[in-house]
Amino acid sequence: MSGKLIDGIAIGKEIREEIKARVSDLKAGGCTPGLAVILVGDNQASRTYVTNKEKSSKEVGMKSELIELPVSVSEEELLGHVTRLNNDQSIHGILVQLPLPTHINENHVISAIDPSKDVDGFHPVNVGKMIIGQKTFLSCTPYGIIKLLERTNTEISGKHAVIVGRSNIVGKPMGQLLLQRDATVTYCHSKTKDLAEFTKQADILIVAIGKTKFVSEEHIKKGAVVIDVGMNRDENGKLCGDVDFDKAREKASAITPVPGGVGPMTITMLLKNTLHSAEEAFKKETCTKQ
Ligand SMILES: Nc1nc2c(c(=O)[nH]1)N[C@@H](CN(C=O)c1ccc(C(=O)N[C@@H](CCC(=O)O)C(=O)O)cc1)CN2
Ligand SMILES: [Mg+2]
Repeated sequence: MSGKLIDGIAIGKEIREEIKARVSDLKAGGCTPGLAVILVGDNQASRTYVTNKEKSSKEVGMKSELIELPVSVSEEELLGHVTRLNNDQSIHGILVQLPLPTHINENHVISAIDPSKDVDGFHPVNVGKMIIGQKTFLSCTPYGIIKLLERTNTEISGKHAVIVGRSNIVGKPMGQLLLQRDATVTYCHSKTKDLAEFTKQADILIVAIGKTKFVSEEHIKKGAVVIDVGMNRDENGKLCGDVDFDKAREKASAITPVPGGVGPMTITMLLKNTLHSAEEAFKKETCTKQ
């Protein structure tokens, strides 16, 4: 058996077309959704993601503002930019690309973003709302994974979902979103003993641990849906996930590739959150004429 490929590029494209149509409607009403992205320092991977975010937001018709700050920027100066963007009515989404240099406290910066513009869904207020099931911005990677599952008609209710990884931006929110959809959720992490004992029970296995080929066929139940969030470089510098794709595919009923699985959905859901924020501003008549 060879599991079906879950194509994040194709599914992301479908959703982006829907977003583009809704942006066009908003613009016809005089409101242009605006996304501001703050990039600190010269981390090459971060720069690539930020460039893709800018390009993708423009492709769906949004306004995009990139604020590039040197690695030496002080926390105070960075917070000043956040405050300015909080007060700018032409900006509906603000994101600060992570990771930040170590002299800056990420929690201070995330908490300074107006929760109504926090299109990453990282602000503690939005995380809290997400956990109690209130409408809010959902963290883009887990939200994208939910969309991948929905659009491939993967049943979630009553299924056992096992998450490998407990980061604040992927693992933790992922489990909550699956729980809300009535999955039975198990969290595993780097200190879990006998990992395979847990992962072999998974109907849906989500791996976000940041280690190349950490999960292979012995961890997977036949017929499981496998979602690989990892983005690592192998010994030849080739991008690869946390799952040994070829071996895992033999056991899985469906699996995401790396690249081309979860990654493209992260940016798609950022656009969806920004659109939603602009639609809310339009309803409140606070979206300025462009
Ligand atoms: N403020 C944020 N910072 C970070 C986030 C985030 O959601 N918000 N997530 C990651 C990085 N990230 C977006 O920022 C991101 C990572 C990967 C991709 C992606 O499309 N990956 C492609 C492969 C790209 C390549 O070839 O290098 C794929 O998987 O197909 C998009 C976004 C950490 N920081
Ligand atoms: Mg991917």
